Parts: sequence; C-alpha cells; structure tokens
Amino acid sequence: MKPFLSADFLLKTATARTLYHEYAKPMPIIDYHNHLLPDQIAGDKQFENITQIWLSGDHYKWRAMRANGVSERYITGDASDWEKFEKWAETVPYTLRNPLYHWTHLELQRYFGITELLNKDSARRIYDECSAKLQTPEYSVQSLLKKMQVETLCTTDDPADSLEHHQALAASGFEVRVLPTFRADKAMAVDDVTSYNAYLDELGTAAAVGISTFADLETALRRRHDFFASVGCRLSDHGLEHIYAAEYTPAEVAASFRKIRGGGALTPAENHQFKAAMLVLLAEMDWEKGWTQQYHLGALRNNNSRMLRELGPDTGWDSIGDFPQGRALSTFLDRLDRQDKLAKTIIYNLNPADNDLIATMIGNFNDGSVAGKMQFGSGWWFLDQKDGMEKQLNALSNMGLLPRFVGMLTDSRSFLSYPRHEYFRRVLCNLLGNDVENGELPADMELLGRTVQNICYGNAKEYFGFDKVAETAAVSA
Ligand SMILES: O=C[C@H](O)[C@@H](O)[C@@H](O)[C@H](O)C(=O)O
Repeated sequence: MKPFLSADFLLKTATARTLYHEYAKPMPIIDYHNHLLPDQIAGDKQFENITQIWLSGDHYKWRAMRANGVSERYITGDASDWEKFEKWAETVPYTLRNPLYHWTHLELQRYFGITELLNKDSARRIYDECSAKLQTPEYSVQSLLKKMQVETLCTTDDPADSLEHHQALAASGFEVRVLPTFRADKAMAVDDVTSYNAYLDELGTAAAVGISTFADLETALRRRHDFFASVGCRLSDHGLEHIYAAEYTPAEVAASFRKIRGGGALTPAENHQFKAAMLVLLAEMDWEKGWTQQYHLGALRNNNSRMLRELGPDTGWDSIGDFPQGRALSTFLDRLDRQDKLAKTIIYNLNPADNDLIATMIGNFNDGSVAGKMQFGSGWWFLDQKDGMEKQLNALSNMGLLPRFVGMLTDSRSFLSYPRHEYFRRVLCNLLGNDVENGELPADMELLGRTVQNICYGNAKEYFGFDKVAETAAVSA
C-alpha cells in the first residue's frame, strides 16, 4: 500500500514518476488567472495566522464546513480565528475524497513541512506552528510566491480599478510579474439598472469621460483597456451563464443604453442584444491588442438569496448550471472570425457535460495565426480536482491537441493555493505514464518530457506573450 501523499503521490508508473520529477516539477509557474488581491502582494502582507491566509475568502472550505453542519458564525461570522480554524480542522476528515482533502494536506506539507493529518486532535498544534511561521519574513506574501517558483500571475481586475498596486510592484523590481486582467463583467451588468448606472459613473470617473451615450461607454472602456495594456495586461476575462449572441443594430443598442441611463429597465430581448453588443466590442478591443480573451461559462450563481443578501456574491452559494452553450458560442465566435477580429480565446465550462462541446468548438476557429489559438480551459471550480482534470485532459486529447494546451491556473483567492499546479502536473504525468505503460504512447522521454514542460510552462509563456510586457515597459520607460 502506497503511503498517503508521498513524493510519488498520484504517480502510478515509473514513466509518470520520471515525467513529474524530472520534467514537470522544475517548471516555473505561470498562474494566468486568479483572484489574489494586488494590494496584499504590493504590501508584502504578513498574515497574522493560518485562518486569515487559508480560510478567509476560500468559499470551497466554507461550503465544506456548511455541509458539515458548522454554523456560519464559525465560517464568515464573528468567531475568533482560532475557533474558525478548529471548526475547519474538525471538518477536514469529512472532506476525504473531496479535492480539499488533498489540497489541505499538500499545502500543509509544501508550505509548512507538516505531514500530520489535520483534524480536531491536531488542530491546536498545527494552528500554532503555522501561525508562528507566518510571522516570519519567509512567510510574507512575496516570499510565499517566490517559494512556489511563481514567475507570472494575473489577478482579476475591474476596468475602473486604479491598478496602483500593479504599478507599484512593477516599479519595486519584485521578481514575480504581477499583471492585471481586464474583467469587464460590471460594464455589461444591466440586469440591475440602479447598480449599473452607479457603476457607469465610477467607470466614467476612472476614464475621465462623462458616460451618457453608448459611444461614451465605448470611449471609456477603450481608455481603460489602453491603460490596462500600459500596465502590462494581456488577458481579459468574463464570467457568464452563457454567451450572448442576439442580432442587434447600433441604433438598437444606442437606444437601449439611453433607456438604461434614464433609469429604465430593458426588455429581455433588449438585454440580450445589449450584452451581445458588449461582448463583441470587448472582444474587438482584445483582438486589436493581441490579448487573450477568457470566458468562464455555465455557473448558476447566487442560488441562496438569503445568504446573498447577508454575505454578497462569491461566498459559496454557486453551483453548476445547465445552460445551453453551443449555438450562442458558435454564433459569437463566428461573428468575430468573419471580421478577422477573433482574439486568442480560452473557454472554461463549469458543466462537465459541455466538455466535448467545448473541445470540438475550439476546433472550428483555429485560423493558422498561432498554434493553439483556441483553448479549452483547465478544469474550473467544481472541476479542478483529479476527476475533473482527467476528464478535461481526455476530452482535449480526444478532440484537440493536448500538447498545445496552456495548462493549469489556480483561480484562487488564497496565497497557499499554488500546490494546485503540482496537483495538475501529477495528474497530467500520470495520464501520460499510464499510456506508455499500456503501449498506447511511445516511451519517448524526449517527446513526452517536452510535451509535459510545454503544458506546464512553455505553451503559456509563448501564448500569452508576457515577455512582450517587459519589452513594452522597457520601451515606454
Ligand atoms: O474557483 C472558484 C472561482 O474562483 C470562482 O469563485 C470564480 O469563478 C468567481 O466566481 C468568478 O466569477 O471569477
């Protein structure tokens, strides 16, 4: 019987072990999508204790604690940090076979050298040891990122954000490249007219333009898009139930915007037209700059209205939706491709039933401009565990080109989540190792090793063009 979480964790074959230890593990990390807070990186934050760095903001853990009968007081409420950690420790044994069980113990091992299982009995010891270490310079946020060989990370940022912390980091010479991502969801969130109009005022202030017409909105977004590019941004991102691809005319969109600005709500048809127009506008801006556009599709969000009122969005009340994806996505991508304005694109589906749909959809729009132009994103959110990752890798292998995949991202809110890349790399190497052992792939370690290194690092380095950021910054300096 293999020991739990040993050096060869998830690596069932000799080939897998070689591929992981000799090829995957040494690769730096390019974490091109996460929700880390740039001010905490710029300020090189020293977290007070393990609860603050590990539990606050992690709605994966929050859901597990709730499922385990823990009251909200000990999750997002006013219990002490120790009380919250104790409740998490009590919950961990009940997460076995959930990825949290692996991540929790992998993170204790990799960051704190703790191999003891976390549970009620070990909670105090582990809390004290981790919290004491977190007070030392080796556990400041910047030290933690360097410890995990992070080379580049992209945070998630609103067009109205000042990006002051990204600028400060670039000026500080911090070895890890910390770049923004242009996440314009709020710029098309017309479902709530009141909050949308308030946001438009905020966006207008940031862009130094009064936003009365749709043309003004475009001006404001273009100014912010240009500003994000000047700070090194190379990606955009969207979180949507599905793509919007209704037919529209500029006049219809302009009229809808006037209606919104007057405080009027759009009809469902006007709503879909407006969102379709916004997606095209934003996609064209991405194409003009050679950025990569990301679409996170299929989440059924904020299911618990009581808790949405109490805690707000992204607090653990979302789940996998069953929205039809294919037709609108095809129409949208074709609309851009027809104009030769389709940027590099990564599509993440939250419903695994859409895996094959996305894996085949991306094959419709590779135009020869760049290898792997159209990407099927890594297992996302409820799918970023062994089973979900294997399904995504197998669908991509069966219907696309696995060796052209830009690989994993943490998508996390915690600075202790970087072992997710290790987890993915182990899953990848194990799949390839199994194929070699079964005679389904040649035991060509040069070919397989290069493939592993490209998926873990090389493809992302080439595809996103972050090095161009350095060149641009040097030129503009
Ligand atoms: O893994 C979970 C994800 O980070 C989830 O929190 C995000 O997808 C977020 O809701 C977003 O819209 O970007």
